[in-house]
Parts: sequence; structure tokens; C-alpha cells
Amino acid sequence: METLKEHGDSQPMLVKAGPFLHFTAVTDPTHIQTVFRSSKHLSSKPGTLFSLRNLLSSPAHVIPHYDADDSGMAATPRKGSNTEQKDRIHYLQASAVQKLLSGQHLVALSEKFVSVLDRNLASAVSSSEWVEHPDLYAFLQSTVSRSAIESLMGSAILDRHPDLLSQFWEFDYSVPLFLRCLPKWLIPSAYRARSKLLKTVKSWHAHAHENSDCSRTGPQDPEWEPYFGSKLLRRRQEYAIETGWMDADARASEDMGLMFASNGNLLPAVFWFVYEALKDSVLRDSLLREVEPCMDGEGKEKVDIMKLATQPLLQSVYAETLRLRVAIAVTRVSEQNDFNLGGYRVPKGQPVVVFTRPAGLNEDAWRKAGRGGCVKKSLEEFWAERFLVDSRKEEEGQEKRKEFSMEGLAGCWLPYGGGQRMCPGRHFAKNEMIGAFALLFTRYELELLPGGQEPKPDLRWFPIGGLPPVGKVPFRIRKRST
Ligand code: HEM
Repeated sequence: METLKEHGDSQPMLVKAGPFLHFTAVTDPTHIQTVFRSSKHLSSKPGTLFSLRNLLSSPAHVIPHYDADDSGMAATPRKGSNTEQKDRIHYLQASAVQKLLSGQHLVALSEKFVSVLDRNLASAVSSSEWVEHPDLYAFLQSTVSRSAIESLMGSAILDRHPDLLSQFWEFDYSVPLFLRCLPKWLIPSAYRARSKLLKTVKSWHAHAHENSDCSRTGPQDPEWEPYFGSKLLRRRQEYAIETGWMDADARASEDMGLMFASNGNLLPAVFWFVYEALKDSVLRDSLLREVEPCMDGEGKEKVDIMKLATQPLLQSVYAETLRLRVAIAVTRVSEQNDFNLGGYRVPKGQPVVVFTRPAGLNEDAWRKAGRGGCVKKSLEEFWAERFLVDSRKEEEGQEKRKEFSMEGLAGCWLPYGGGQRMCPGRHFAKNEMIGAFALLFTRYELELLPGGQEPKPDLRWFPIGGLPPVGKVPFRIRKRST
């Protein structure tokens, strides 16, 4: 990060990390946009293969199939590709997550998440008296993640494997070690944790196949059932089985990967969102004023999640949290030809790496993007209103309203990567973050306890994703009386 800052951002930088790994680091927003707009020419296949081998422990015999698929991610296969439709694994995966995490599926999933979280919070906090907890992050891991997993993957996995959450977080803790390719003899407990989680996922799949039909992915089929959970999980089994080469171990690795993708970044983000609201009562009250008109039902007890996620300040806090608390490196490779990066030649096969954090902290770039208003306060600090602008809609006799805007920030705000492979879970993640805030603070009162230290983001996770807090944040919670 320091090297990137010293180097400046206008030119791509060739980084030699050891004798074999050379990559081009890209920090200039225009270059970043060129990379993401070139999804047709740049692939993320080498990164996918690396994760399958080193993080997800996919069986060796399936890797050549992922490698051989040269048909691209678009619905129409690349010219010259002979990959059969059923083997177009990169397209099948991408199209399933893009379709089944958006539109009406997103609404169903988000509503499910809110209702499950509501239930889980109610059973975790049953008292109207203050109850003290030593660690806010652990509390959110056990309530929010449980709800995220149940809404996406069903309730059977949690019922049948009561220690699933601790298995998952143990694996998650070791992710930076696996990505550094440390061998088993050096980190035996990390390898044990991963094997245990893989075994659990495989056993959940077997049980779900006995009780549910994964081919029920049509428009009349249920959005959610307890065994596989959402339609997305059924669809992933369906096409994987149709390949004929994805066995039970390969499918377990894939869904362990999805469990990681859908929780590993989310939980740190939820933590920082909630923590900012706990630290600043004025901010918390302003956010709650935006929640109020989104409560439906007779007793105004039901959260309208889709409406909630369009409120300006809630969105601004969401975007600001991700800007500061996510540090990911997104990798692309030109497999066919050398790549022209705004006049710089990147040789074929050499990874191009986009670091999201420097772009989120680069004041010059934000000004050049026409968003000088966003950097009135230093990008190094949290500013809840950073993404608010004056509304363009004039309402007579009314004070100018604020609205949320990301205009111009395509090369600066990148927590979800970009281009064709941009995070397909981003809409759900947004609804989960904002929904978790709304439920926690409308149903309960929460206060920080004295004596806790200001948590710092854990840079052990740079540049892998969401930065969890270092240090425990003690707090107390009670049910609201009305
Ligand atoms: C705050 C939370 C999240 C952050 C910051 C985040 C970030 C990212 C990033 C940076 C990528 C790589 C994108 C690229 O290469 O351009 C990614 C990929 C992915 N994310 Fe997320 N993500 C989050 C939540 C989620 C959730 C909730 C889900 C699922 C429900 C999800 C599912 C995925 C999947 C399946 C991929 C792989 C897509 C592919 O390779 O085609 N993510 N995410």
C-alpha cells in the first residue's frame, strides 16, 4: 500500500514478487475503468484456478476442466471455442449468480434474510434488562451470519450441523494463510478446519439431495425451501451434476467458496456500519429517521427492505463503510494477446491487479471525477454524508433534499471489483447491511461499554477483502420497551 502511494497513481507499475510472479499493479482510475471495460479480452480464470487449488481444495481431477473452458462468460461462446455447452463452467456459474441474486430473487432472498435475522435476534436477546456482551463482532458473526447462511443455503445445514458457524469462522480465519500457499505441516490446524468444513458441506448436500429436487429451478418452483435454501443453491447443483465431471467433493468446494464469498466480506462490513452508529448518537438518530417510513404492517413492525435500501443516508453510510473497510486486489489476465492499457503494453499472460483501497483514498482522483464535494473531509476518515448531493428535483417551498449519488466514481469506489465479473452478491450484501442495522436499532437499544479500545481494521486481510476489527468491542443490549 505504501509503495503504491509513493509511486503515485498515474502509471501502471510492474511488480516483481519473487522470481516467477510478475504483475502489473493498476491504480489510476482511468486505467482501472479500461481494465473493467475490457472484460471481453481480460479473464479472471487464473485467479479462479488459484482459489480452487489453494483455498477451496478442489479435487485435482476437476481443475483441467475449468482450465479447458475457453468459451468465455457471455451467453454466446467465444469464437473458435469447442467447449460443450454443459462444460461452460465459467459462464454457467456467472449466469446463475447474476440471475438468481437479482430481480425478484433478490427481493425474496432479502425478505427471507430480514425475517430470519429478526427471529435470530429475538432468540439471542430475550431480555428487556441490559445484557452485557464482550465482543460485538462475535455477536454479529453468530446472529447475522446464521441468518445469511439460512436465507441462502437453507435451515437444514444449520439444524444438522450445530457447530457450522464455528467451523466456518475457523476456516475463514485461515484464509490469508491458504492464499499465501502455506503447506500443511506449517499450519496443520488450518488444514484440519478446512477438511472439517468441506465434510460438513458435502454431508449437507447429500441430505438435501435425499429430501429435495435440485432441478426445481423453474418460475413456479419455490424461491426457498429448507434443504438447499435459495434457488441459486439448487441451480448450482443442477448444472454441476449435468457436467458429469463435478463430483460431490468438487461441489462441496464450490459451495464452501460461496459461503466464504457471501460472509467473509459481509461481516466486517456489518460490524463497521453498526459500530459507527453506536459511536455517534446523532448519526444513529438520523439513520433511524430514514428507517421509520420503511416500516410496514399494522404495528409498523415489518421492514420494507427494498424501500429501506433506497434511503439516502443509509446508502451513504453503507458506501462509506465499504470504501474504508474493504481492501481487495482484483486480478485479470489477457489470455489471447498482449493488452493495451492506455498506451502501456501488458504482456499476454501477465496478471493485471487492481487494488481497491488506494483508489478509495485518492483525493486527486475523486476531484478529477467531478466529486470534489466528497473530499471536503479527508478520505482517510469516516464521513457518513460523503455520498450525499443536493437533490436535482425542486420541490416548491421545501428545503433542498439530499440524495445518494455514485456518479463519476466508477474508477474510485471499487469494493465489489468491476466489469463482467463484478461481485454478483452486491445488491444482497447492501440489503443485508442496511437491514441488519434497521432491525438491531429499531428492536433493541445498544450501547458501547466503557473500557473498550477503539478497534482498528485488521490489515492482515489486505488485500483479500473486508477488514475485520482487531480487538473486541464490549457492548450492552436490551429489547426496546415499545
Ligand atoms: C460487503 C460484502 C461483499 C463484498 C465487499 C464483495 C466483494 C467481492 C469482490 C471484490 C469480488 C470479485 C469481483 C471481481 O473480480 O471483479 C466478489 C466476487 C463474488 N462475490 Fe462478492 N462481495 C460481498 C458480498 C457477497 C455476497 C453477499 C455474495 C453472495 C450472496 C457474494 C458472492 C460473490 C460471488 C459468487 C463472487 C464470484 C463471482 C465470479 O467470480 O463470477 N458476494 N465479491
